[in-house]
Amino acid sequence: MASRVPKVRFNNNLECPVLGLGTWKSKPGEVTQAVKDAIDVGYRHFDCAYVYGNEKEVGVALTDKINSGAVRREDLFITSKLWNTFHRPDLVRGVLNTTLKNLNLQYLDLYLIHWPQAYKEEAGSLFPVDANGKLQFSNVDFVDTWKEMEGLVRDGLVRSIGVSNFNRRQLERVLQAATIKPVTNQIESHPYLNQKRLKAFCEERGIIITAYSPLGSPDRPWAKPGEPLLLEDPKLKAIADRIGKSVAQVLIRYQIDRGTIVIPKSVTKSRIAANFDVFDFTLSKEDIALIDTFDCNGRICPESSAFDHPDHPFRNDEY
Ligand SMILES: NC(=O)C1=CN([C@@H]2O[C@H](COP(=O)(O)OP(=O)(O)OC[C@H]3O[C@@H](n4cnc5c(N)ncnc54)[C@H](OP(=O)(O)O)[C@@H]3O)[C@@H](O)[C@H]2O)C=CC1
Ligand SMILES: O=C1CO[C@H](CO)[C@@H](O)[C@@H]1O
Repeated sequence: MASRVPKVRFNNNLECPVLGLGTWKSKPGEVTQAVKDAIDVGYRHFDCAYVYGNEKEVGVALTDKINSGAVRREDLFITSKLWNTFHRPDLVRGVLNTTLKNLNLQYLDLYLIHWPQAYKEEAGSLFPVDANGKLQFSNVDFVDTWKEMEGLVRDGLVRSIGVSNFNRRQLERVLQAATIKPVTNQIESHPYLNQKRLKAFCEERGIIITAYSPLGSPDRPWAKPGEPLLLEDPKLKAIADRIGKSVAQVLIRYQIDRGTIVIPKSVTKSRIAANFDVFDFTLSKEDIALIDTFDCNGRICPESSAFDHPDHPFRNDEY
């Protein structure tokens, strides 16, 4: 079954659909149907992670759709991410194999280092804490992790590799050491945090941005009552009304029209379809420039429990 989703070309010449389905917080009991619904309306790109705890249930949907002939494996683009407790080079391959087994795949299209900072390994927890509840860190250097990621490409286990939540300085270190360049840096991006400088830095080096939490992640577990809701922003609503689209569609199109990949999450059939229905319009240059002015350094995914880790990406550097 053909899909009308456009693709971008990575620096390794492989292609990636510009719009994918996010799966963080998608409950195991909901995500199988969500992925099937998404494939039915044309999604081919799925953003997963070991830490999301639902890769098996995503895999059930992928297997079902491949076996029924609705889609071929080679038409899908599947991303997963190496969690922070597995940065030590000798642990990378094992956890990738678990992800592949969970997703029931022979290879991933893209594997990302989820965060630059490493957490204590082999503590039996993805967020290992001491007796006082303090997150336990590891000092594995992400450059050593990157070297191991390169081996996964050479061995055909993953087609492309990239990073997530890396700042400019951290990317520079990876680029200096890399024999395989990251294809993408997956970072939080939406009108309240448009990441203009990091985006320009990455693009100058052939690294495409993937925008996470593009709708403002209203279901993030740490959301507090009274915090501004991007999806209800009156200025965005005015633009959406003027062009006859929803705010969510404007937020998704904002990313695509700036040349980024975008991965909105939903488990609701009608929203999964509506979020994909964005290929019959574009935003004008003027509207993009106007939305750019809404930036207010409004980060919503700070991973704050690791803030005192020396490799935490948002503690010292401007971008
Ligand atoms: N690399 C990283 O560190 C991170 C990666 N990510 C990735 O990015 C994805 C997207 O980000 P995420 O933080 O989940 O948040 P999003 O910005 O995608 O927002 C998801 C929320 O918006 C709701 N929603 C979806 N579509 C609509 C719509 N059309 N109208 C109204 N509400 C809507 C969803 O509800 P419902 O599901 O109930 O329909 C859900 O509550 C993640 O799922 C994950 O894959 C996210 C954070 C960090
Ligand atoms: O992808 C993500 C979603 O949630 C995780 C748990 O806090 C984050 O660390 C991560 O950025």
